[in-house]
Amino acid sequence: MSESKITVPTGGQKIVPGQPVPDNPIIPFIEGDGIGVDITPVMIKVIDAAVDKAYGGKKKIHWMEVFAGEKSTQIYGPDEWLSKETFDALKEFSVSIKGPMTTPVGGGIRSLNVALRQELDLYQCVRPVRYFKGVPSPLKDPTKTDMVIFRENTEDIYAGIEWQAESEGAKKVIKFLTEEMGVTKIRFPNTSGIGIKPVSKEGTTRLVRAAIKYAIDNDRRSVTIVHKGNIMKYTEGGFRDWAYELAKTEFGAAPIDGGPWCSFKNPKTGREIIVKDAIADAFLQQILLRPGEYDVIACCNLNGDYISDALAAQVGGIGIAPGANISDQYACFEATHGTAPKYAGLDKVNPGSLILSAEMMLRHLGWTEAADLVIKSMEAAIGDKVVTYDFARLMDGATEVSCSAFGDAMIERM
Ligand SMILES: NC(=O)C1=CN([C@@H]2O[C@H](COP(=O)(O)OP(=O)(O)OC[C@H]3O[C@@H](n4cnc5c(N)ncnc54)[C@H](OP(=O)(O)O)[C@@H]3O)[C@@H](O)[C@H]2O)C=CC1
Ligand SMILES: O=C(O)CCC(=O)C(=O)O
Ligand SMILES: [Mg+2]
Repeated sequence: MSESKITVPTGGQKIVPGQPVPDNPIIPFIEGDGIGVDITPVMIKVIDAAVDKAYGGKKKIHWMEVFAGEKSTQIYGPDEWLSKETFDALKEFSVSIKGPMTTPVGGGIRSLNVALRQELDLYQCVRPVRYFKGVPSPLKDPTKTDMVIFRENTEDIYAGIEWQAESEGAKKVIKFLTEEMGVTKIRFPNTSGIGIKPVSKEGTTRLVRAAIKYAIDNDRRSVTIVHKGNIMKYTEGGFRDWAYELAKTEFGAAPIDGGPWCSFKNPKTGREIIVKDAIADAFLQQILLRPGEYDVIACCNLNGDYISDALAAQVGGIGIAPGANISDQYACFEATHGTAPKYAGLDKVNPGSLILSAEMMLRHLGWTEAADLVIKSMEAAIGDKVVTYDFARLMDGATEVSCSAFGDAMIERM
C-alpha cells in the first residue's frame, strides 16, 4: 500500500453522523485549483477567528488538508486527480469543504466536482442567493432576490453518459436508436455526438422532499419546480410531475383552482406554502423582472447550474455565492464559482463565496453564534465599502483591497 499523504490532526475528533458534533471536529478541506490557493487560506483564517470569538477557545476546528485536482497530481502522481485516500477521508470525516477544481472543455478528465457529488451521493446542491446591503447589483431593488436553489446533483446530463462524434460508441448508439428504436430525427447521424440524460423518480423525489422540508423549516412562502418539461417530456417533464405528486402525497398539498399549482399549510407555522412550477426559459426572465415571487427553487442539475450563476449576478456575482453539497450522511461545502485561472495566485479575488460556504457549514454543525459573526463581519466590511476588485469596479467610493485584506477586514469587524 502506498504511503499516506494525509496528516490527521492530533487533538481533533471525527464528526460521526447522527451523533453530537464534538467541540474539536476534524474538517477535511481541499484547497482547490486556480484561485483555491488564494481563497482557501483566507476562508480558514476568517472561520477560525469567528469560532474563537464566538466560543472563546471552547470550540475549535481542526483542519485536515486532503488532496484533489492539480495538487493531487503533484502529491500522488500524474494521473491521480482524486485519490482513494482523499475520497475515503471525505467519507470517514463526513463534513468537508472544498475549493474549486478545473475541468477541461471538450476532452480530458471528467469533472472531479461532479465525480465527488456522484460518488458520495451528495444529491442536494443547496445554493442560497440573497442580498447583502451595499453590494453592487444591476437590479433596481436587489433586496427582493432571496431564493434558495435546490439543484439535483447526481443525475441529468451531468451523469457523463456521452459519446464523441464519429466514435465507435456514438455509431453503436445511433445504430441502435435508428434501427431498433425507430428514431428518425437525428439530423446528422454520421457526425453527431450523443449524450444521455437520466432523470429518475427516486432522484427527483428525494431532492424535492429536501426542498419542501427546507421551506417548512425556514417558513418560506413557496417552492417553484423549474424545468423544461414542455420539450424534454419524460426527463424534465417527469421531474415536474413527480415533484407535484410528492407535494400532494407526502405533504398533503391540495390543487389551487384545479391545479397544477397546489398548496399546503406549513405544519410548524400554519402559513400557506405554495408549490408551483415554471418553465426554465421564462423563469430566467422572471427572476430578473419579478424576483420577489420566487423563494425556494427545485430543479434538475443543468438548469440549477445556469440558474445559480444567473441569480448570483443579481446580488453581486459569483464572488459571493455560497453552496453546499449534501446527502443523508455527508456534506461537502463549496463555492458556486470555478477556478478563475487568470486570477490564480494574485491575492485578488473575492473570498466571500467560500467564506459564506463555510458559514453554511458552521450552521450545519449547529455553531450558529460563529456563523452569525461571519455574516455580521461581512456585512460590516461591505457596508464600509472595503471590498475586492469585483465589487470595487461597480461601487462608487469603494476601497479596493486584496483577497487576504478582505478577510482581515472581516476579522477586524467581528
Ligand atoms: N465547483 C467547481 O469547482 C467549479 C469549477 N469550475 C471550473 O472552473 C474553471 C473556470 O471556469 P469559468 O467558466 O472561467 O468560471 P469561474 O467561475 O472560474 O470564473 C468566471 C468569472 O467569474 C468571476 N469570478 C469567479 N470567481 C470569483 C471570485 N472568487 N471573485 C470575484 N470574481 C470571481 C470572474 O469574473 P471577471 O473576469 O469578470 O473578473 C471570473 O473570470 C473551469 O475549469 C470550470 O470547469 C466552474 C464552476 C464550478
Ligand atoms: O465541475 C465543474 O467544472 C463545473 C461545475 C459547476 O459549474 C457547478 O457546480 O456549478
Ligand atoms: Mg456552475
